[in-house]
Amino acid sequence: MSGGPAGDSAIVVSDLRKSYRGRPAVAGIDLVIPRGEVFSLLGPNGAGKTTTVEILEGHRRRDSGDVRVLGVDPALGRAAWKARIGIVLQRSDDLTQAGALTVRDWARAMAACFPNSRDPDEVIELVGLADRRNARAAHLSGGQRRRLDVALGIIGRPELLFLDEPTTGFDPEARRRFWDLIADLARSGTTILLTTHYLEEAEHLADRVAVIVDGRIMEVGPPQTLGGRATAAATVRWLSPDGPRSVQTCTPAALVTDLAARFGQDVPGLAVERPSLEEVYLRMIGAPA
Ligand SMILES: Nc1ncnc2c1ncn2[C@@H]1O[C@H](COP(=O)(O)OP(=O)(O)OP(=O)(O)O)[C@@H](O)[C@H]1O
Repeated sequence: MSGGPAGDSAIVVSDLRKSYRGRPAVAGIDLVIPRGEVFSLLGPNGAGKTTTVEILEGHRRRDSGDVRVLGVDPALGRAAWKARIGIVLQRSDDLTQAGALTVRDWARAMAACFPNSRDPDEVIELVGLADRRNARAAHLSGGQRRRLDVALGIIGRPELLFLDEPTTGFDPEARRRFWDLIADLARSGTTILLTTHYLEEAEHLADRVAVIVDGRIMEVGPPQTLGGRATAAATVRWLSPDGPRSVQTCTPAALVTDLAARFGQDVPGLAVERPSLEEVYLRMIGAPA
């Protein structure tokens, strides 16, 4: 999923700053996201994620810093640039809630706005709304409405897709389905900037994540290695004849080899655990353990 030469970036941000009434919300962010990458912004409420994303989408003015999205300054982006971008906003208490338009009406109307759009019925099917295609958008459940938001965001075949907390309100099956859809889009070359509070979602989907706290990036890296996860001390657990045992070690492979020799067969109840993404994330944002 990741890749692209340095000169082929979807997003380049340098020293981005934005304050509200003198209070910094974004306090100097640098970011380079290559084309084709799935990149996730993580951070507590009020960290500055939405402000950053809305500046990148061209929906909010920045105070200072350089920003290029698909090679264009979003503050100056015209219709042709906007047509290359898909947006699923965090809140959608919006247009689709008014009037009598159905799911299919919305999909068709949105498809007509783009030069190379997807087939509306195919997209409705993709997001799992086929059996609700004739329902009024205003009558959908919260999770179904979110799926419609996603459908409208991808219908124009965007090169770059912004997803701000896309799976809020999804049931587990719908979330898995959505993850498959995102993985497919990424495989076909779509760059995706995902904001989420679900760490499992970021771990499943993102090539890299950035943790933002107080408008600053604390760390950027693959979710598997963030916060030194991959090399942190591991906890090895197993069932000994005397009961459950657990040992913390920096060399778990040696301990497992030793255990295997001792048991002379499969080690019962064997598990090797490194810190989870949630654990390193909570440490990074300074949350109490
Ligand atoms: N329009 C606005 N006017 C004044 N302050 C704002 C405005 N929008 C955001 N803020 C403030 O800027 C800070 C960053 O907000 P932002 O919405 O970017 O955070 P976030 O990381 O997206 O949070 P969440 O996870 O809750 O969506 C917060 O302190 C917020 O109160």
